[in-house]
Amino acid sequence: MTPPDQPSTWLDVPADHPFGIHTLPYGVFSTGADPARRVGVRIGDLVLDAGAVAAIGRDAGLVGDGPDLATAWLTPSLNAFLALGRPAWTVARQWLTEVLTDEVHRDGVSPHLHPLADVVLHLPVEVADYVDFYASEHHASNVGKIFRPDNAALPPNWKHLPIGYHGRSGTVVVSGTDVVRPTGQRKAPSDPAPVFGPSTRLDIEAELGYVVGGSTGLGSRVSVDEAGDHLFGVVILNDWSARDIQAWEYVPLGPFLGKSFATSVSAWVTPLDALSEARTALPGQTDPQILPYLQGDAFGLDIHLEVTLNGTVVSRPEHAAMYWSPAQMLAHLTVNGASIRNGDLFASGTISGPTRESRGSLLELTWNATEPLTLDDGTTRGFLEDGDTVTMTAWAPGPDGARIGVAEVTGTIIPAR
Ligand SMILES: O=C(O)/C=C/C(=O)CC(=O)CC(=O)O
Ligand SMILES: [Ca+2]
Ligand SMILES: [Mg+2]
Repeated sequence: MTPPDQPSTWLDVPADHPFGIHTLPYGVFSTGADPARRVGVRIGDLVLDAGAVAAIGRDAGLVGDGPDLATAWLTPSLNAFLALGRPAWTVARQWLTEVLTDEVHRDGVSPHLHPLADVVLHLPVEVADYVDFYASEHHASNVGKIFRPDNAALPPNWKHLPIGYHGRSGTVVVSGTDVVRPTGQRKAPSDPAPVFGPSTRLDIEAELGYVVGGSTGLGSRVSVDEAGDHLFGVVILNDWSARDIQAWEYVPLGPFLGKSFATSVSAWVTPLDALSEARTALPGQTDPQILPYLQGDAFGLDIHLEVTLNGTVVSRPEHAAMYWSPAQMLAHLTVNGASIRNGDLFASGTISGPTRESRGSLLELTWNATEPLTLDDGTTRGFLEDGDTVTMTAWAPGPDGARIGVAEVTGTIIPAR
């Protein structure tokens, strides 16, 4: 057998494939022959029916004291697996690595591999609670300058706590889902009264979403150092935003209908265990000093995103530049004793860097449509038009120069109803 730190799969997967043996993301799929939704693991351009393989050992009585992965995986979402918690996630990843690297498993596993092109991918998680943070200093400063030009770019609390708002979990959709242009109220400062109609300032926000498991009870907290026990993995998240609806409705309670109509996520969740090489220091939280409950092993993640609009690359945001880390966000989310549920999802907030090329929203890239973008087909954009397709991809450094993929999230705008 290959040494566990240098596994190589018996499958024919190129070494530079972003979904090679070091990634092993989890999703939910079905096939024409078997429409039951169940958990799959991506390897290269194949999908492993993980529960079907785990059931072979379970039904032969070979599971012993280990977690019953087959039962958790033969369900229509990742939630049952998320409920098993960190020790089971570790066992599962070791088991998957074993069955995909040791030749002895080839005959048993091969019948349960499906070409990616032949499966239907579904929302991987039944999203419990959804929170969106605001953790990029560059994004928060840019939006502050655009929306609140008479105030300081950052609000006074920004460097003391990771600001967030509760979003709408029921409208989180899987990559590939069309997005209907939202309708609502808007009122520009010069308008005498609000008007009603389809949004004319439809935007994107390039974010990472963090998927949570290992539920806790009311009154308990998750510290920064304990956060890794609950952070299962990451997706790319597009927080579609109607800037005109948002600008009129958000004072004083924050984003509401301008962001609740659709939030798109990757079909595959890349486990945190695949991102150990991507752990990095935070860019700096010394001025001001942060309170003790936000201190600890608050690792950043070096993940590189790319945003395309109708095939033209419009931005390359860098997650390593985020001021607040996911562990700090989870600590803050629970510091008041709020419980967490299996399937909770929280997002980084828009990932923007210091340069124009690394801004994660059109609002910033076009400075509220005053500096339109020119696409490769010669057309220009301030905000999104009907028929536009936005695709976000991401990767992180892995062992031995491998790339760890975070699966794409894509969506196309269709006209308002
Ligand atoms: O600054 C504001 O008023 C609004 C900010 C946002 O729209 C961003 C939001 O959803 C949080 C984020 O993505 O960073
Ligand atoms: Ca957002
Ligand atoms: Mg949203």
